[in-house]
Amino acid sequence: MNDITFFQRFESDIVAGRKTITLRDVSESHFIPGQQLRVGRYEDDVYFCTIEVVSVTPVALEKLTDEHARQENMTLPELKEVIGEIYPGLTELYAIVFRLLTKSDKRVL
Ligand SMILES: CC(=O)Nc1ccn([C@H]2C[C@H](O)[C@@H](CO)O2)c(=O)n1
Repeated sequence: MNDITFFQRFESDIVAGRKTITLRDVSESHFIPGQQLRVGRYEDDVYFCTIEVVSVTPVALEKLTDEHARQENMTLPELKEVIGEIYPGLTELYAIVFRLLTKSDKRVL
């Protein structure tokens, strides 16, 4: 059973450590710093890594910065486009900062 999913197209960035945040809606704002989460692919729920939650912080869409985009391994316009596709019309988000603990069965930290 996985605790959080990501679209498959983000898997390689996550396991390479290039993507270290995710922006989610209120339904996924309940994670707690220090919590370890099994991560699966949204499309098939196949587990691919475990992450540790570093922080969960509310952020308005209009307050997103180049730093958020860098942590997503995107440009700010790309990030806003992705968010608009996933969460149309949503303006209140939660930035979940995480670090990679293991990928599949291999410990990385
Ligand atoms: C079900 C669901 O919402 N899944 C999501 C939501 C977001 N992401 C990624 C896409 C972007 O990189 C950030 C910002 O939303 O988080 C995702 O992979 N899967």
